[in-house]
Amino acid sequence: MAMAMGMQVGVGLAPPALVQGVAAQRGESVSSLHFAGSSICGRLQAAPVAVVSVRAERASSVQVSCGGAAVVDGSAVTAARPWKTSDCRLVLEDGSVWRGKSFGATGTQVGEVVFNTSLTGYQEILTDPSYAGQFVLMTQPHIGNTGINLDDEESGQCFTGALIIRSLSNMVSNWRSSETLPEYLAKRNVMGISDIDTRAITRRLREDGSLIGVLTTDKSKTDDELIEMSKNWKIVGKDLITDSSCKEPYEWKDKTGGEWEFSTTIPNGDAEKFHVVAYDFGIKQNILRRLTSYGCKITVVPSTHPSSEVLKLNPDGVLFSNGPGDPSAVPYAVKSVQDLVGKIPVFGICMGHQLLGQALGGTTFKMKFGHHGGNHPVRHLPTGRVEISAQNHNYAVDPATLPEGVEVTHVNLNDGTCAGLTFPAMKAMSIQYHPEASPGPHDSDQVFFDFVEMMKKNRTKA
Ligand SMILES: NC(=O)CC[C@H](N)C(=O)O
Repeated sequence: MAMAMGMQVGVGLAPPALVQGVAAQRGESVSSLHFAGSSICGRLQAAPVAVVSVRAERASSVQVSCGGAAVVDGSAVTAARPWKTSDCRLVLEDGSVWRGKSFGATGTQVGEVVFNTSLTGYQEILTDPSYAGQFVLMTQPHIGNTGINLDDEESGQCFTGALIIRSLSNMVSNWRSSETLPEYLAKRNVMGISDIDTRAITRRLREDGSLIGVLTTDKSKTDDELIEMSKNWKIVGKDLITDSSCKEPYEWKDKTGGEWEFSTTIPNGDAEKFHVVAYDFGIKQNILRRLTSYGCKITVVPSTHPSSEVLKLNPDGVLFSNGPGDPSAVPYAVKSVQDLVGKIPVFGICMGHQLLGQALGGTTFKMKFGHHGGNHPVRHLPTGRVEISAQNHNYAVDPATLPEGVEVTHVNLNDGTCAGLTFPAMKAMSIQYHPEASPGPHDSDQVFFDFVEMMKKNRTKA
């Protein structure tokens, strides 16, 4: 349904009312009418002034938008102007220039452009610290329709460098929404560009690999200057985790909220508690919520926290979190993993998995365009079970470089890359993707249970 096109009338569930919307745009057409949970889609003839009158059984509110000039209960409200022409450029290091419309913040930003195939969850993506230094292009063409709510943030800020989309929704419709995507991005100083050919850019990224891009609303800069700027910026070799990590240790206590809990293997309230120290390399909060739901008491520590201090806490296990950028650029983090592995059960997620791979003597490499989305099939080799997983990474561990005793547990079925490891002798396990989802499917939640089982087994032995 083309919600952003033409004139739309939406009627919510409510007592009887006569709903009247007036739209005055020559050439606009009514594309859909919704009321009492059903919708009538049709095309009314364009007229200089269109008057829509709906007698709804249970309606009290109406939103009428005419190509972006919104009228609510007859009074005009501000909305994006569809007639705004392009005022923003995305310039890629391959020399291509893409013109579109800006939303959110204005200015000039540089970052690595990656495409994400998730259908929903733009807010979790924007606040995932693993995206620091990157521009996220959403392949789902229609973005912004569920607005923004404060519960779905994965960290305290937006880390994504910029958001690249095909079509920005003119209307927000979600019971939890408290503001629109453009308002939110403007406040968080994140640039967005819409109305560009995201399919063409995605094909280019798939063929040529991830590209550095510059996004600007600054008219004074020439295309050539921007191309030069993109060519001179590098993401490889940069430590991006130091700025994404917390600065001081803290305790985490929140579980997944009761109404959202989906697992059937969650222990009851009397279950044994396990103390986990979580290294924050840019941690997503849903990892902490899932571990807490599984009965863990968590101390989160900064990326530079000395491993000797972690050992003094005598935890049951250590988590190495996800995080942005190149794992080879943070040797100090690899060293912390090395110090701890073999001494206590450890679990690495995404960046944590790559750091574990390096700590065990393996190497990591940069993939052509990485994995970013909520639809990546992964096979769990010991059982043959296939999980649809949420992924977000540009680097991978080369399993051929790992020492004897390390087993590959999970494989990405799209390209055969290593998606999970275990080293039973060292009480170590890791996953290249995001078992906490947010956004994405919950198929891989089992690994949190497996980590708890590993800690339980180790406690019994001790
Ligand atoms: N999600 C993550 O932890 C990302 C890991 C790493 N920064 C990569 O891009 O591969």
